Amino acid sequence: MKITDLEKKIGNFCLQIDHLDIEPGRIHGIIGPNGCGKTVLLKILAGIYTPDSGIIDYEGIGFREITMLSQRPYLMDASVYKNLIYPLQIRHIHPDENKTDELLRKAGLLGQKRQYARSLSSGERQKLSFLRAVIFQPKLVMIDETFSNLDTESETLFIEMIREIQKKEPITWIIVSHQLEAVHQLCETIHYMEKGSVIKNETIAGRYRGSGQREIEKGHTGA
Ligand SMILES: Nc1ncnc2c1ncn2[C@@H]1O[C@H](COP(=O)(O)OP(=O)(O)OP(=O)(O)O)[C@@H](O)[C@H]1O
Repeated sequence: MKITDLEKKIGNFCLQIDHLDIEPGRIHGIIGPNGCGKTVLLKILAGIYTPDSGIIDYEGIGFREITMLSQRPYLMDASVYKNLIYPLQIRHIHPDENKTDELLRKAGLLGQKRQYARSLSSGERQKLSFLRAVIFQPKLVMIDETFSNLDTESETLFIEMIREIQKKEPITWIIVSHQLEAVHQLCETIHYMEKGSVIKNETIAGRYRGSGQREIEKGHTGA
């Protein structure tokens, strides 16, 4: 995905990204201080906000193949299971209950399968929203601070699940997080933002493909 000359003004805030390359099939992290525009950028990429100007080339990814997890996940007033299979239902895909049970078991939610989603804790809600996001095999998943309420064990579990997905059939991930350790553990490219712009990109070359060597590209963004 290629972003060129993107601009969005909201009140006194201005997002201005001259150039950002989101290489497909990789795990990207976005790091930056509070209020620097990380969520605004994700919302633009998800089609929730319309930019004032700029070009976003999704390189073949359709809007129905994009999913965004927000800090406070929206869940339907229905059971955990119904929430989980909803993305499949709207795409007319019949859920394989063995597979869905396996996902719930991995996330420690199998015991709550028939409970109302509203009865879940905030961390459990985040886990359910993650499972629901990956169940329909999207091409782009954007995660906005979804790891913030997870305990260490759950965070590790999600890192492992993301790695497993990448090993089988790599998709593109954009992960916004203040959990710097998790971002550094997981991401292949890290984009640093400040005051509405991307100021630096850091790539760990071949992280899941061999060398693990770190390269820093400065000035690549034109910032
Ligand atoms: N709907 C809105 N109305 C007014 N201002 C907004 C709106 N959405 C975002 N902003 C402003 O845009 C700026 C960037 O917000 P954004 O949520 O993208 O920051 P962030 O980098 O995600 O921060 P954090 O790390 O705190 O989540 C902030 O100053 C925020 O107040």
